[in-house]
Amino acid sequence: MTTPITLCGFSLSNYYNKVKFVLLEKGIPFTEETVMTHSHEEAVLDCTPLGKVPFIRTPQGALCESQVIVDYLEATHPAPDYPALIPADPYQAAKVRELVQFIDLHLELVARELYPQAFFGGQVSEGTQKRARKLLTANIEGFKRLARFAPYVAGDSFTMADCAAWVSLPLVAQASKLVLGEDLLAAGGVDWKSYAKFIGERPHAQKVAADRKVDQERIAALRAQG
Ligand SMILES: N[C@@H](CCC(=O)N[C@@H](CS)C(=O)NCC(=O)O)C(=O)O
Repeated sequence: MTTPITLCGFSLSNYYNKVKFVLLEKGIPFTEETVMTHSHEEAVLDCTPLGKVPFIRTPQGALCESQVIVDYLEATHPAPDYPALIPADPYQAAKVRELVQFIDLHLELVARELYPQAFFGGQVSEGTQKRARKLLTANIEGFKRLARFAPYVAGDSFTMADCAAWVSLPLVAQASKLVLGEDLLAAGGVDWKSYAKFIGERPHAQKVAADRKVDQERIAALRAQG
């Protein structure tokens, strides 16, 4: 099934890039529409009630939440016509989704508490830092029990879990390093740099990274203008 998909958000967002990476890897045609967060426009809130990105527009309506979108794309664009980003076996498929949920919920969402200070020039309280350090340290240990890195995060095949891991693990590492003074992923024994480099060699990862760089430079130029 070929559906015209519009991906809405912006390319500095890791969750936007997770969905974009999936679209590119599956070879699904799509267009991009820049939508910023914290919108109060009714038309945006109708698509993404919390104003978060990404969301997509489909012929049937909008969808938000990156993993819901990824699962929709997988269901509407199945193998053999499109590359499968999840095993056919239900248990193995659930194991891949388990890993995605772990990355999104137990690593990225916890590290996100540190982003205001790590990336946006703000401050986070000592209490928040302490809580993030404690949770991340424990959750990274848990992640290591699930992740395979053999060589892909879920095992010997490229899956949607790589799309989640590749966009978010570097942020977890950078935010902890910048705010807590220690890259907790590396300290926990996760060689995320080698993994990010390996996945980053894929042409579609390079496209995602190049588009992100353009946006980063555009925003830096705007800031420099004051
Ligand atoms: N669970 C959501 C998270 C999306 C998310 O947090 N997006 C960020 C940008 S990377 C955002 O919109 N932040 C603005 C906000 O939280 O209000 C998903 O998987 O799509």
